[in-house]
Amino acid sequence: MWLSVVSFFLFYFFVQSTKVLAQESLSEEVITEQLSLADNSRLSDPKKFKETLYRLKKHQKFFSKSQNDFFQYLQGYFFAYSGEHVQAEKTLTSVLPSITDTNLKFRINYTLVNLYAITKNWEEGLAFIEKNNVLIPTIKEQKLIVSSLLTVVIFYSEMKQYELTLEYINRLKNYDVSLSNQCFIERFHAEAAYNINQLTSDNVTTDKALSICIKAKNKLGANSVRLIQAKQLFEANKPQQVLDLLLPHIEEVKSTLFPMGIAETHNSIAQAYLALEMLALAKEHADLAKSINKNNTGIERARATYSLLYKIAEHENNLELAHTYFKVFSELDKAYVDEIHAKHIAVQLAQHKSIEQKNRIELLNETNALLTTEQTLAKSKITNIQLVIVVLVLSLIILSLWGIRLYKTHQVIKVLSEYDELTGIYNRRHFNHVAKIALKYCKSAHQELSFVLFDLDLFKQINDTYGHAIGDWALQESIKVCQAIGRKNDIFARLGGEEFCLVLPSCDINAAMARAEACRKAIENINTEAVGCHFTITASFGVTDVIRSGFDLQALLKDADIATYRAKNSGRNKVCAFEIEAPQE
Ligand SMILES: Nc1nc2c(ncn2[C@@H]2O[C@H](COP(=O)(O)OP(=O)(O)OP(=O)(O)O)[C@@H](O)[C@H]2O)c(=O)[nH]1
Repeated sequence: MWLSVVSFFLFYFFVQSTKVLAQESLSEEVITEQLSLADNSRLSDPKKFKETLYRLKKHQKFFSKSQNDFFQYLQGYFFAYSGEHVQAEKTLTSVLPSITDTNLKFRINYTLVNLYAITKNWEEGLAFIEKNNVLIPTIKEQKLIVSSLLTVVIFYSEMKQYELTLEYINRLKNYDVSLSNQCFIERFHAEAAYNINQLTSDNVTTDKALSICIKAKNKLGANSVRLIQAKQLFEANKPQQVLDLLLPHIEEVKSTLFPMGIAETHNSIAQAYLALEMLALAKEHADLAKSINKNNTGIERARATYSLLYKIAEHENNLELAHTYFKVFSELDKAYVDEIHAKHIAVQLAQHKSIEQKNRIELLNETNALLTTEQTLAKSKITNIQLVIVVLVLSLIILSLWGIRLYKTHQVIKVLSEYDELTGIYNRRHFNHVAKIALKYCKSAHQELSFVLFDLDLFKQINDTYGHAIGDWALQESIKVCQAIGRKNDIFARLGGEEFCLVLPSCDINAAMARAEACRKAIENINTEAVGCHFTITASFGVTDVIRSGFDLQALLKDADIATYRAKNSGRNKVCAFEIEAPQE
């Protein structure tokens, strides 16, 4: 949920303890003492931490190897804290290979996990989590283990891997943690449980988290928990209660100076006012969120703000403004979906790597066994050539089997990175690739090509009323019925959320309109009784072709999107063609 929380966590780490030396000395003991004081002042007094580092640097040539390693760690940490991410990564990774002190290695690893969460380098972060998992049994200091596990909790929460977040929260239960850390743990627990639908409506989990955070005087943590409670209240259709929950704390939230938390609070308040049709107040809070979002509060938050802004403008009948906001929203929505895919693919790749490593170890074990057999044969002077041939053939078979296994694993990864997991059609990334190939081919072969873009109508209501599982079923069913009336060589992709695109090579606008109309009817006729519900699924379609929009992928998508928006605006469940505006006389 909050990229922000990572930076806050980092900040929190920097806010505890100590005094810095008044005098400078070159003796080994004093250097060790200064290093340890710098380490302690990291959290309580960043300014002194910086000064001590600066002073120590002047004496670097007198450092022993282990003192120098520790100094490098502190410097890397300082770069990370100051936002110099590239320098931080360079410093920390360059010192790692030569370190023999396991505790220090462990600390550097989880500092890197933290850094990779901030820089969204998911693959590297996962690799370092794995490294620390291997080291944990050798670490005696519980404090270090707690810090590492907390970092992983935040990392997985950022990746939206909520089951893994909960797994690490459970591991933390074996350790003594401070009240402030308890607030972190309970807040992430509530968030993960909410996201995998494990929060009960009796508020036990969120109330517990809230009271711990209040006790720990952690305003940021308390506000995060209230935002989760607000989401639950929205789901129960209680916007007035959302206002009652959030408005009394708005000044407290602002006093945290934490842009992400403030923007998200304004979003929730604006959403509540919108639901109560109090448009002026909704607009005031959405505009506040919009201005705070300029501080780079993340795609997810900005996307929510623009979704609110276009809906407010729509309610105010200001269609031109609604359209402008909708365009920004749809761009952010696409970026958001891409971000989710990137996280998803990083997890898949990490799993793939661990399978591959396991395969390699198995092969080595098998090859070792064969070599031992060969040696035994030589020692006992059994020179039976047939046996050697058998051994060689066996090696070949094992190598081939391993090759096949590796090939299959690669195939699985290929499918995962090209297809949308839920609907089985192309994902946006792969769509861009194949659509460009189709456009190139049709252009050189002077063939027509049409784009049909469609977006399920009021899909949020379906989710809100019948739950996410039925929402997923509706998405899958809609794709199934459209595929049933399609041709084999049409390109069909999920562009994000409930937005889909059909690319129809060799199809003119009339054929594409007919195809869109057939899909529209097929979706409308889906029988929802099959899943024990009673509602109608509809979608709005926008169609364009290369004659109207040219052979440029972005232009085709943009024009089809404009036509879809027109279909939405003219009452939904419609098919509209993109119309080129007549030149002004
Ligand atoms: N169940 C489910 N919901 C999804 C998925 N992807 C996106 N959504 C939801 O789709 C909804 C889209 O809602 P909105 O963008 O408000 O659009 P809408 O409700 O369809 O309204 P209109 O566009 O005006 O027809 C959001 O609530 C998303 O959470 C998914 O994979 N599964």
